[in-house]
Amino acid sequence: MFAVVLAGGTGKRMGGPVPKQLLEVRGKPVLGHTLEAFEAAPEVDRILVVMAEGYGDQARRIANEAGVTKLADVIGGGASRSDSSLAALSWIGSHVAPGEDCKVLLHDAARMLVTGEIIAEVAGALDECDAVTVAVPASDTVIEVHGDSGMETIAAVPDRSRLRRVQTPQGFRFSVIRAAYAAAEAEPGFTATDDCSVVLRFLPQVPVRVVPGDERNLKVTEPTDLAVAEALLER
Ligand SMILES: Nc1ccn([C@@H]2O[C@H](COP(=O)(O)OP(=O)(O)OP(=O)(O)O)[C@@H](O)[C@H]2O)c(=O)n1
Ligand SMILES: C[C@](O)(CO)[C@H](O)COP(=O)(O)O
Repeated sequence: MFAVVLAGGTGKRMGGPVPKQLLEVRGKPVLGHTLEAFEAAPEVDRILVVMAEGYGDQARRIANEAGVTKLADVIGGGASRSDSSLAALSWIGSHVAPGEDCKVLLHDAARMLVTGEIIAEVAGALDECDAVTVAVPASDTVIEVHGDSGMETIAAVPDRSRLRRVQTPQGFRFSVIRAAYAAAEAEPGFTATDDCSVVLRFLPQVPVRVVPGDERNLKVTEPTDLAVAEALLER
């Protein structure tokens, strides 16, 4: 099983001079925390890091300092998260034997508090299905809006009991996620904010399993999230 750690973003919402995956939380970079989780997971054989352009050497150094022994490679990311996923899938495709399949986990480097239990849950589900996501129940009421920013009005209030907030890792049989992305490439303009959406859209016959996530598995996105991650680590 490959674990792909997506660290190709530049952290616009976080701000600051370096990508957020390089910021330190309790003395260790966000990326280092994330890599440690996958290094410790017995289900994961190899780890592929997709890093923001120009920071590859730093990613290797962080992996080294985190004691990562499973590092397969550090490759450059793309313009969007999906482009970075695609780069990882191309790399894996050129490193597995023709006709061979494997399992792939795609994970946000920014979810630095991912637990061994979550990784095991996703890996276990992949024994029974070809695509799986982690999600937690929505605790707020979620609305869909229409209209322009500042003049928005509510278009719909979906039934909250059926709403979930998606986390990563998302797990796939490699042949399935590769086929989904190949189809997506043929449709210019298609965008997705996660990888399961690509399967849902282009391989609708493939059920995407949902397994429980954890509120602690937050995505470090805004400066406040760093403080929350720090507080959670202190516990
Ligand atoms: N081109 C991109 C964009 C994002 N990511 C990764 O996908 C994860 C989730 O993305 P996000 O939280 O949006 O990170 P950024 O793109 O860095 O943040 P922002 O959207 O605020 O610029 C992050 O670990 C990020 O590094 C990536 O690999 N390649
Ligand atoms: C994949 C994801 O973490 C699921 O919640 C999320 O969609 C990533 O979004 P981002 O805008 O790339 O942070």
